[in-house]
Amino acid sequence: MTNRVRITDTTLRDGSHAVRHQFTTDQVRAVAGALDRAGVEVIEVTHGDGLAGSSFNYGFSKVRDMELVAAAVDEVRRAKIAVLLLPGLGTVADLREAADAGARVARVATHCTEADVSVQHFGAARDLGLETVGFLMLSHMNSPEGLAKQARIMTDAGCECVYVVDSAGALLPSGVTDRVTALVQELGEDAQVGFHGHQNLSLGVANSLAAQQAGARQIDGTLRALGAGAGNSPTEILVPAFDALGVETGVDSELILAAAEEVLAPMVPRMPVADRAAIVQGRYGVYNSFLLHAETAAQRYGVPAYQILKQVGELRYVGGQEDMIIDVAIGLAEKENA
Ligand SMILES: CC[C@H](O)CC(=O)C(=O)O
Ligand SMILES: [Mn+2]
Repeated sequence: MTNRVRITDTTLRDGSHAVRHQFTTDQVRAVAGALDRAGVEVIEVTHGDGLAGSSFNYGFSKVRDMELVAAAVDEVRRAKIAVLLLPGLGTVADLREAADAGARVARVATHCTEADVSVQHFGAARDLGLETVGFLMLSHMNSPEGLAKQARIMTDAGCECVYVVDSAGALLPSGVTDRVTALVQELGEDAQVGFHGHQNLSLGVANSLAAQQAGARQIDGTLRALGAGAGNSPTEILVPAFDALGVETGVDSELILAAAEEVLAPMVPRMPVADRAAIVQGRYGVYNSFLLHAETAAQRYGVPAYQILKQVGELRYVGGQEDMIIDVAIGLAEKENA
């Protein structure tokens, strides 16, 4: 087992959900600069829902993706800037524009049973000279064996590292171990395995350590856990936790603590918390990006967000089905008023 993991910080992408996609260029410069100085190797920057996520359905960004990407590229000296793409929302043309703006890593995300929709995007990313990462979202909804088959599809399409993505913060350490182990066995030397955790059950860091022990080589985090739902594994905790385990990250503990405390914290009015709605998401396996959609529907239809999310979990809705949250809220409101 190698004693090193690469940390990818996604404060400026997953964290974008928590600020309703309102990051400014100056904020992106400040965060990217601080992460780069701390030694974080990869920094992801885009709308929370990836390239071209800025839309009526997902919420409009304050600043265009490409301007934010270019600002981050300009600010960093060592780090690679990554972009996320959800096929169907972002296109190959968006990837090309991101590469022109200086992005060096393309992360392509699909639901955990739908890897085949990523094939052309991995091919295009490789043709553009980008490093490639695949995201199998809501990984708790597929078995270790099923997930490994999906990882094989991404790898054969040109993906260099496939992530087990705990989009609902629903996995326990044993579930992470089983899934990462299955992917490592399936992919061997063909691709690395990564892990992206969320904090709904307060297990983001513990799950990341379990992933590394099972053979994951890339781990995601965000400063102060800024991210969808209950937030992500905090980068400034991952670094000292891996250090305590004897695993190198190449990130300076003091500088990453300063980035979280002095740079990120003062710019964010509302940090994600594991409140009732977010914990329900973890327990019922609900996509974290649904939280703000459920809160908006809750206000509009006068029903609690956690009840909407619980039903969404029971119905097993997945990313892309945001509009159905409204149907659930209307149904609950009708029941209450009957
Ligand atoms: C919109 C993409 C999604 O939020 C990716 C991710 O971070 C996750 O599934 O947790
Ligand atoms: Mn996430």
